[in-house]
Amino acid sequence: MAVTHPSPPQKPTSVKALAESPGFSSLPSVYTFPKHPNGEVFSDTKESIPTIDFSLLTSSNIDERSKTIQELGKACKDWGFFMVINHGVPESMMKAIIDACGEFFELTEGEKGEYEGKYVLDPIRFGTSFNASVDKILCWRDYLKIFQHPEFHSPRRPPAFREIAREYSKRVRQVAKEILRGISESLGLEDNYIDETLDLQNGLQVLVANFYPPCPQPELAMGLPAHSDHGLLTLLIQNQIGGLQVQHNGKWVNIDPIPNSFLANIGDHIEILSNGKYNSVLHRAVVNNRDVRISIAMPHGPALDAVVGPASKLVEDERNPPEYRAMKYKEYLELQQGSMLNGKSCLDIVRNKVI
Ligand SMILES: O=C(O)CCC(=O)C(=O)O
Ligand SMILES: [Fe+2]
Repeated sequence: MAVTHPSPPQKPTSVKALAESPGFSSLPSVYTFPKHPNGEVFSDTKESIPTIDFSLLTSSNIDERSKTIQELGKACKDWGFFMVINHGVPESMMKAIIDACGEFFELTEGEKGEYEGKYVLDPIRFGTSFNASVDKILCWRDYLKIFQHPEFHSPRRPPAFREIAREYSKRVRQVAKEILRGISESLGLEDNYIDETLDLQNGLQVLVANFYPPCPQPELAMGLPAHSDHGLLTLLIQNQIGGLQVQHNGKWVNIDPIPNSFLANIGDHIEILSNGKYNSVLHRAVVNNRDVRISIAMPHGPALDAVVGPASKLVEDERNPPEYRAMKYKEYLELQQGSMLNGKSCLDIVRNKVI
């Protein structure tokens, strides 16, 4: 009987499959980024990102809470990134979701391929690079993106994924909601301003699992190139393998993983809402040649139908004209996720031109 062999795929379906292919030892040119991260400017001082104690943010002691809100405002202004400690999400739950995502990436290429999404708003999407259909240079990264809210979705495998993700997302959403309440207050707005104006009851929450296998030439590749996040607030955990770099005062800073904490960063929609008082921050993920790195980023955004512009209270007088025009979050998301990742360029679409 004649055996037909399927022709080999043009592009590998995942960097994991590529990295594990027999004899694989040098990086294909399509993964070579022109800018070598070590060739760029790194911060020489041992700067460390701010830490926010979540238990103080939610404290019934008014002084403690208002001091923490001030610290939060300063962290958003100076860094756009901060660590969150004492958040109450059990460490075992954080480990369980990282393990469950790791198990998902261990499924066969065929099983994962079932979730190969075409449209950026598909509720479950497995893929490689950032947007492999338009990326000219591919990122050394596989991903799984799952919408968790307002509607919960989960892949069928691994079997435990659904319950772990449901519980984890719910807990993280509560943490995000409290931080956004604090950010609202720190901007001089009502504490429920963001919640109500952007309809967070129906807010978008996505679980973005990033898988970076060991790379034979890590200095040539990039896990995720410099970008800002589209939403309001992202909360990230990782498997204790470093790789995240954040831009601070024009220089790159390596962020070391700290166990049992969230790494939080504000996204483009806080920049828009705050009329540029707080800026979303460039960050990127570099890769290494030893260990698999897994990170789970959870962006929290407005409701997809919410139209977001600067808060009216922050653009009241002519000294503070609106720097951004209002746009539906869904439209912004389609634009950002459907293009090549290019720094903060998506914000230019809504930025009012200085005349
Ligand atoms: O892997 C990381 O540390 C960064 C991930 C990230 O920036 C993202 O998913 O938006
Ligand atoms: Fe990001």
